[in-house]
Amino acid sequence: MTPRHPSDLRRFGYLGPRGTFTQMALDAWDGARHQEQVPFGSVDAALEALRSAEIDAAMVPIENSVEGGVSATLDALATGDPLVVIGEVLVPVTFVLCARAGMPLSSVRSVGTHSHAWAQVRTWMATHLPDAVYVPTLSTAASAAALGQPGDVMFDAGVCAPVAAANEGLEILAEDIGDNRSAVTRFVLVARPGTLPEPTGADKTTVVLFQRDDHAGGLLELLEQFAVRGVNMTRLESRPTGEAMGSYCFSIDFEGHLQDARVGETLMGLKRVCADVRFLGSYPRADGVRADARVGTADTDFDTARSWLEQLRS
Ligand SMILES: O=C(O)C(=O)Cc1ccccc1
Repeated sequence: MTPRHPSDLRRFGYLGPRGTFTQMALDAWDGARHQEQVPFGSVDAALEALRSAEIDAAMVPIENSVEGGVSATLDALATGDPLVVIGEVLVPVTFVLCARAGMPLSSVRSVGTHSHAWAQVRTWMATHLPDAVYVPTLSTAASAAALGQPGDVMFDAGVCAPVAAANEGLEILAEDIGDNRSAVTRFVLVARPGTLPEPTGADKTTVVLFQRDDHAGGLLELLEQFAVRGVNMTRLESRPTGEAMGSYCFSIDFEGHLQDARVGETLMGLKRVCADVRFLGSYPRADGVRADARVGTADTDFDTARSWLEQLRS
């Protein structure tokens, strides 16, 4: 049975292993407390398990305040069987450099971590380990887990959350090595369609837009749909569709809920001018910021205009 309400969710998947920033996001999600938590090796694996109903929801990283969008998540949500975002969590990220006991900083020749973490410690690395080779891992905690197991590892040190290093009993070679102390990562809780959180007045909606054809002003035509209805966008990214060189879709977050009149009107406008509009959910904003409806764009303004038109037609 497909869960209908966010509180019906029982099995929560996440980008693991334990100790990832994604697990911290799941721990911060009230509805996941005391429920089953299942780690997956990659975002794709977690979302596939969700599609095949092995789990009820999956927490995955989507965006970082320093490094931008997480392509693996954006692409997995833009294609394949539909999924919807039902919530978001913001997690401040702090990185440590850790290694097995007895490895001094001066002997570190290679460092394993998630690509988003590597991008956020670049300046520290350039200063303290300028010759270190980067080895990508599927998550930050995966680098700590590899170092925590006996046997050969592809790298001398890992970059992860302090808790991941502690879980594996690793030594900390350097603390707080992020280039930007106020870096925040945004995670989304994803479910199968059929689960739609109630509007709260402080909501966001996510869509992916596929253009009908490539023409001058094509992107402007999409953006106008938001502008004329007073809908504020909070993220806009172009992603290659993979079909041909230069073929892009647009992944967009904007303020408001599917049930808000101005959001409904915007979606109808987009449906008219796009080849395809993929609705990826409406959900409460993690920061609780309420959207200010510009003059003429409140639900009542749309209702009044519709009744006026109906009256003219009758
Ligand atoms: O690898 C992790 O711990 C994750 O949860 C993904 C990630 C990586 C780097 C910054 C934020 C999230």
